[in-house]
Amino acid sequence: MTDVTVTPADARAGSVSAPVLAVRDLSITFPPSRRGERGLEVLDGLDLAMGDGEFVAVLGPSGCGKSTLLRALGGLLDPRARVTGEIAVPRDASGRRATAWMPQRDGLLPWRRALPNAMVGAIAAGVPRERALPRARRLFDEFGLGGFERAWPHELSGGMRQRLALLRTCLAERPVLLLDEPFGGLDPVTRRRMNAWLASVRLTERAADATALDAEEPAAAGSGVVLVTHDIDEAMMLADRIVVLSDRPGRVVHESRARSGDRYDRDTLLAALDC
Ligand SMILES: Nc1ncnc2c1ncn2[C@@H]1O[C@H](COP(=O)(O)OP(=O)(O)OP(=O)(O)O)[C@@H](O)[C@H]1O
Repeated sequence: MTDVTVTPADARAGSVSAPVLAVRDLSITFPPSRRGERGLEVLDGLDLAMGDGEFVAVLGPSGCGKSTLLRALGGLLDPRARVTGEIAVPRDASGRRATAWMPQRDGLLPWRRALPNAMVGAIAAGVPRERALPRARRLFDEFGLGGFERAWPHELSGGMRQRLALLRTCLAERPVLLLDEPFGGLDPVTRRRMNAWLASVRLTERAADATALDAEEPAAAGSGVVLVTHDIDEAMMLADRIVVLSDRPGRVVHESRARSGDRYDRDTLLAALDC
């Protein structure tokens, strides 16, 4: 696999002229678990690109390889996987991937209160405490968690826990956020509320903030969000662009872009999901 930093000259994939992140002809196969079995081909020749400031949703049926794609973007793929094709993600001045990954399960530490739990994201990413702490306090208010800084995780509702997990991801100050079904474990009503909230906090701007904050180590150009989901309404509510994957092995079967004032055509997306 070639893993390179994107430059505008690399722009090729899809309809994005100067992608911040690009995947080209990506195929991923997991090795057989027993002798005599064939390996599991999960992605097959997938192309994907994300423009600067874009929120891209990757929609597809269960098991088509969405999480595998996100892990590959974040450099978190099972090392036994056989990977061909190219993944180009932005990197900071020290060569680290400029991505932060939020898994479906919140992963909050039960023995830490909410604020120290959130700070784990910053500490793990090497963000200085004196910079992360004031930002954390500000984001607690913006994320509707003001006043809960000293709460234990078990004292928070499911929606609050997910917002805290997202806040922790934002504190890592990586300009590309990779979100894996962030509200997948919530009941439908709370999930819808969380989506409305997420649409209102303009997450792509939060990600861009991270680039600005990182100005001493000028990173990677560009920012954005990649969300994987199998919820068509979530994708339509949040994304600037929706990429639909086929059943496994996943490949792109459809792409729709929301232009200002326009809405997505739900029937077209449903038809693509049925392919
Ligand atoms: N480390 C691994 N080793 C072997 N197989 C794996 C590994 N990780 C994932 N798989 C398999 O790859 C396939 C795709 O998994 P993945 O989690 O990427 O799908 P998904 O589209 O995110 O599914 P869902 O929407 O249900 O979360 C599944 O069949 C899964 O069992």
